[in-house]
Amino acid sequence: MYKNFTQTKAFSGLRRCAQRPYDLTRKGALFEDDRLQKFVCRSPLVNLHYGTQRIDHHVLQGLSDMSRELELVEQFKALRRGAVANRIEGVESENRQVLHTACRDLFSALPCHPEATASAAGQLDKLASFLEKLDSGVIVNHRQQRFTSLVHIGIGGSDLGPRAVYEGLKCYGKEGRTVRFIANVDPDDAVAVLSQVDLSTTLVNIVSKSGTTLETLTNEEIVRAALKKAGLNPADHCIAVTGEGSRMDNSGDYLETFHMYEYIGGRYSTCSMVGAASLGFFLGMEQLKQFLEGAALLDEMAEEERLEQNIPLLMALIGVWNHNFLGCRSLAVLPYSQAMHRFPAHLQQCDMESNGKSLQRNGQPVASTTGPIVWGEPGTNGQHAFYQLLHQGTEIVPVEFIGFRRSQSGLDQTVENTTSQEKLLANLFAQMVALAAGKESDNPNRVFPGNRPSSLLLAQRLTPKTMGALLALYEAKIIFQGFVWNINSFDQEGVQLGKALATRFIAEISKRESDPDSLENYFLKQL
Ligand SMILES: O=P(O)(O)OC[C@H]1O[C@](O)(CO)[C@@H](O)[C@@H]1O
Repeated sequence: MYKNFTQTKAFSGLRRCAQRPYDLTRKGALFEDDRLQKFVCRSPLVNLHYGTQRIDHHVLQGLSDMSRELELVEQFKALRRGAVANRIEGVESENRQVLHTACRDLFSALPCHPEATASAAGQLDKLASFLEKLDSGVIVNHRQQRFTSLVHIGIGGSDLGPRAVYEGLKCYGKEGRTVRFIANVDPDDAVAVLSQVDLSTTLVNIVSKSGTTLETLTNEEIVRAALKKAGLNPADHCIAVTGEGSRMDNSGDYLETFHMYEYIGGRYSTCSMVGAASLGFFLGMEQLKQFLEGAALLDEMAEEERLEQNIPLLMALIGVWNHNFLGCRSLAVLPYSQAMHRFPAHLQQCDMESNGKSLQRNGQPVASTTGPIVWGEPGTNGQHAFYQLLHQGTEIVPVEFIGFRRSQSGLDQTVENTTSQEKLLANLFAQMVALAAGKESDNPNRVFPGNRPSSLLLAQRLTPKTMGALLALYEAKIIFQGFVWNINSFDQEGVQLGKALATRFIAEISKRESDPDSLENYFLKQL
């Protein structure tokens, strides 16, 4: 079936290039041949600037040849059209289609997978009519008051993407509406959120694809108990998003139930009802659709054959170049936007749960290292924290910067002739140049070695549409990298062992007195 990248003809040429990668520290290297202007991939919503990567035209050609040999774009097209991409040959595996893209394929006359898109559209219609009933006061609390807040309960893919998008778009919410999130089984998480809301005007959205996740079910019970204690009927406040037929799919327990489908993986589910229900409550249907449209535009771009016109493919292959050819094991995603502060956390799951794999799709061990360690924090905060290591540490960490020309609110102040947004962008560009070019010094402690690669995703402003585009862009990037390594990016067997052991431990300790010291002794005996 499919090869991995080490089996391509392009591989050896790229290996040769990697012995002498483009030297960004050479005098004039950053400006040579207008590379900062030329190494840009433009799209209506976001541009990718990659002139500060250690690549030249030979490397780009090699990556493009590799992409063609591996049929990366064809594989992506097949996935959108219903290929059973979630499988591993010769071993028991999930054997599922991967159709999260169908949830936003709503804007073309010919969706790639009409049936899955029709199901997604059906759920969106159901959501629209539910939201309309909230807006018009058909659904109200027992005192005829409108619901103004929502508590979203879920974990992993049922939390991280929706939360990152909510935080990113917080300034676009409908007046008076808020969303809060409970994920952790740490009781303090629920306590903190419950202390901030008036339960009588709060909807609770319980989100679990499987309907069996320990943290979510526990938090649901805690919130139901709090509702009852406040004299409220949980069935009048709780809604659910779950897989059709799951253990949570009991309409009697909820005011409304929305479905997501087996062919949508948790970490790719933000555009399904998993994200749409809470985001729709907050943003309203119109802005929710703009978010979906942004994502759809990037899905379309990911089908572009020409590497230099396909941002997710370019980012995927530059990532492989840094990781597998230049030996960089980690990747920092650094948004210069406070609103994007949870986006790196979402990407940690999306990337590491997808590509932290050791088996190829043919059942053989992988031929190279696979997914990098992904982490990040917003700039400029990070500059005053971990950038020391980025500039002078022994580990070379490629960076994906994300920036916006304008602030979200448009409210800004000029202090000493520059606005805060200008200061923010100046810092971003300064970091790119400093990482790439470095600096010589007579004082060895002040030497910046440079040649630390970075790219920049630059957009006009963080809007619902741009947010959708960035989300889909990274999803496609991660999927392309999985194809390059020939791994299954859509299962997560690696989380099962810990879950099974925790379930066993919980069953054991449920028989004992709940005294923290006896718990500790119990665990120590298990080790
Ligand atoms: O939506 P669910 O079924 O509650 O699962 C939550 C998360 O748990 C995981 O299965 C990992 O434990 C993720 O893949 C998933 O996003």
